[in-house]
Amino acid sequence: MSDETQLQALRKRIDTIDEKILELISERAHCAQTVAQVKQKALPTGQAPVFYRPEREAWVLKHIMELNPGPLDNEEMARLFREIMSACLALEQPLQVAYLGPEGTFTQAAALKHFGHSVISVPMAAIDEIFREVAAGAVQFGVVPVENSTEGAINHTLDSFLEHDMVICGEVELRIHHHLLVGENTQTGKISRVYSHAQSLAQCRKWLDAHYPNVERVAVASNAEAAKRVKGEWNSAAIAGDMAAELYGLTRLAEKIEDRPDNSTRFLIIGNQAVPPTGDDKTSIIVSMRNKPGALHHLLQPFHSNGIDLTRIETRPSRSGKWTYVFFIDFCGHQSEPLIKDVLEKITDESVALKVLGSYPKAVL
Ligand SMILES: C=C(O[C@@H]1C=C(C(=O)O)C=C[C@H]1O)C(=O)O
Repeated sequence: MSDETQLQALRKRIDTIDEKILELISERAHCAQTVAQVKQKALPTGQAPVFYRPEREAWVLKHIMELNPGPLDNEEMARLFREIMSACLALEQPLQVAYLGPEGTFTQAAALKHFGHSVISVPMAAIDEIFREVAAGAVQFGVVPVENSTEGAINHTLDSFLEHDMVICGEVELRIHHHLLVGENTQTGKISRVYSHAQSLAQCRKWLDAHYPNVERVAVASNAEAAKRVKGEWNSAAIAGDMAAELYGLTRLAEKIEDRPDNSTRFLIIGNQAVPPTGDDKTSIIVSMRNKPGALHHLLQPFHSNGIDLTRIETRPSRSGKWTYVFFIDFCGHQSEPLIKDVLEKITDESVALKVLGSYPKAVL
């Protein structure tokens, strides 16, 4: 058989497979529509059903990864199913998700990674606004950055949790790659200013010291904003990611300039809906302690004695008194599990106040 005939035969096979995939995706979408009707029917009139089920979505993705026979790797396969589910859910209810804008930020990329591209993503100018939009019910969910592997906690987000009653419904992790971007009018030999978000400038500090030691570093509200500014200037560059580069049509003068190659940011999904357990969950709490010797030890002891895995602990000033602190703690387990309930009760006895921010499935992708 000639190469050309073999190619033709293979393409014919692919066409037949695509037709089958099309039929199956349509059948799946019909099922999702029926699920929506069942959810609606099960409730008394006037009560809004819960269409988005993060615990079920996490299960579907994990199941697919377990069954995946290759040659596509698990992440790639899960990403495809992520998009299929996103489109099916949009048939039930188009979700509105607020993120830290403008368009092209890493927070938008995180929102799309978590919910898929069929959601309506709504840019907000500040982290606090995301909390307010979700609290007001203007959008169903919000996506906020919470910690970066190079630079640590995002304090604005932690402080917003102190001020708003919000439920954490999920987490998503994103590998952060930064590029040095220039516009078509930039004279690359004469760059005297580089714009970016303060976090991104910090994540590329060593690279800037080595390559652009005398260039002014200007912190702006987001790296998408940085990209936007560069478009109209001839002597400046921006540090931003792929989405911003594409959105504003900028050229990459240098790629992946972050100081640490594993630079990642963790984002939280905030909403008003408690999430049932999946068996592989995390819980986030805020605790404020009496200022007495051994307070932190007493707080951590119940986790240790019950073998519970702490994944993060962060301290912030409580704002209700000078030199009093609150602890943000993330740990493995769901608040509905007896062991976790027990630990939370013990901590309540030791603390001034304890607030459970939510239990949610561990990030799958
Ligand atoms: C179909 C459902 O609704 C939504 C869509 C899902 C899907 O397409 O698999 C999964 C969970 C929900 O977010 C469901 O609850 O099962």
